[in-house]
Amino acid sequence: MPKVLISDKMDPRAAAVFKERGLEVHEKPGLSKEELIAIIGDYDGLAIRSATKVGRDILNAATNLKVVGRAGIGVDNVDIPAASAKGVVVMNTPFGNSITTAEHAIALMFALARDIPEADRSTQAGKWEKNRFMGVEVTGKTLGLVGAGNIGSIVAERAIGLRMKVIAYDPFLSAERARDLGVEKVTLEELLPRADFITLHTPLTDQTRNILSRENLAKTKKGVRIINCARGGLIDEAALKDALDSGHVAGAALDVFVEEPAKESPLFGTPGFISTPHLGASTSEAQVNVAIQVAEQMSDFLLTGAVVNALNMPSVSAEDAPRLRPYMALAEKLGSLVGQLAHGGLTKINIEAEGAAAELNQKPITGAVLAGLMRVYSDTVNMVNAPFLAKERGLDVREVRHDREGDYHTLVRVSVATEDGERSVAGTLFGDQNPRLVELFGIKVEADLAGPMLYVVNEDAPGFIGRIGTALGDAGVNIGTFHLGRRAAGGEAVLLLSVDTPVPQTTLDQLAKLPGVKRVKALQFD
Ligand SMILES: NC(=O)c1ccc[n+]([C@@H]2O[C@H](COP(=O)([O-])OP(=O)(O)OC[C@H]3O[C@@H](n4cnc5c(N)ncnc54)[C@H](O)[C@@H]3O)[C@@H](O)[C@H]2O)c1
Ligand SMILES: O=C(O)[C@H](O)COP(=O)(O)O
Repeated sequence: MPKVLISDKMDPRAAAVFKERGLEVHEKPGLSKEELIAIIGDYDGLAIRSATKVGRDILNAATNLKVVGRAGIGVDNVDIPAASAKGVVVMNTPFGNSITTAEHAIALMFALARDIPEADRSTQAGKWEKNRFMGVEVTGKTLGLVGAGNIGSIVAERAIGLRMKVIAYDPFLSAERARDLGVEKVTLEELLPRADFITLHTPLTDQTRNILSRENLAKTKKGVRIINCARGGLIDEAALKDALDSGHVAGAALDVFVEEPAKESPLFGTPGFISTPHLGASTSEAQVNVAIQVAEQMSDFLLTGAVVNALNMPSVSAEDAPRLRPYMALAEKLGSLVGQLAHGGLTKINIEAEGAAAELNQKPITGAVLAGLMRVYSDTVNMVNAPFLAKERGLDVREVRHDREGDYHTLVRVSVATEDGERSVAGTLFGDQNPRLVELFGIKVEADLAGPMLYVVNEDAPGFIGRIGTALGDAGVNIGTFHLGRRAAGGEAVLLLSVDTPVPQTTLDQLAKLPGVKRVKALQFD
């Protein structure tokens, strides 16, 4: 039974879903890094929010880990390249808390417009300073949206409902989407001087880090009010402090900080500054949404192989997972065969799907071929890290679909460019379930690729099969199945034998010396 650790404070419905699905679940929020390293090796899944930092050190200790599930959106607390290299799927819940976070941005905009936190403090201190607080209306004002993805779009809709004019800077926002949203698409240079309020809704990347830099803050309209419910690091905090002190920026509301938890900051206590402790996603509705969703996604993956909302792997729907499973087994065997038979120096690989196979999502099939191929070099390779490793090694991977059926109703063909020219193997599924090799380097054979096997290429000649049988018999190796194919009578022939025990090296050397033998190779399949 797969085991899951919940290492951050999460709605109890996450644990309930894991249990209902038959998984063993342990809830241990607030572990130190050392404590997490000590126990992570026991778990197949790790469910987190933003507090747990899943870095290389945690991943190195996570010897059984298959999936990290983020109950929320931002995954900057997970080292995704390191997870991919270890073959760990990273998934998030990209929509579960979007409305809640958009509402928090709107709440902070109103809090800034009417100075509500300071007015509250003053009133509760018994001061009744009615003349001190003079706010501004949002109606008719321009809201500058930086980032118009899921949350930015919801903020835009709400702001338009408040009769604001919304301008948006997002390099990936199409003109059509901008029109549908009712926003004006602008450049950052245009947005900065025009906006009365600026709200940030981008991830933190090399391009967005310090997007409100000292220089850009200076370009904003005097009296601008700024909201950040996205990620710390989008604003230069020291420059913001100076801009608030000088009065150029009238107000700023931060939910997120460069350093979190933000226990101290030069911004604290600055007039016009308000803050919340990363509460963007903190409503009961959003937390129930993301908890249930992450637990369902992780359970589906661990129990059925279905992949949804993964950041480092193609999606496989729960409906497709059972259909794809036998194809992945076939693809892995074909990849392994090619990997074991290649003389090294692979530069190109073509993965073709024909007939029924062409109707399926090809990415998982490609991942499985590459995993089989690369496992020959490293036994830590799986479907998740294989495409990354292939890219790292400069392997040119191509996928081709043929809707037409050939001799088989479904076929997967793997072709590689080797030092000896292009070589291809192909396989089908018997009864839609059982993987079978049907073609080996242009020669028709029919074989089950399983356990220890022996591969021999020779000149087709009488008496050869007898000599092979005798050599194996002398070595005490029992033959299970025997598959033979040839290009033409007297031409090149291929022998593929399944054997009960691996063939000893001395016997392989002896076979290689038999007249007419061109190549002998021991193979091993799972
Ligand atoms: N405060 C919180 O508790 C909280 C809660 C949820 C999400 N978030 C954060 O909010 C942010 C937005 O989340 P989302 O779900 O809308 O993400 P999203 O991926 O749907 O949208 C992000 C948008 O940013 C745009 N973008 C990327 N690079 C840009 C650039 N250089 N300039 C301008 N725009 C750029 C993208 O095109 C995209 O449209 C994320 O950082 C997420 O982690 C914070
Ligand atoms: O990216 C997110 O989903 C938010 O930052 C929420 O983070 P949290 O789960 O720690 O509240």
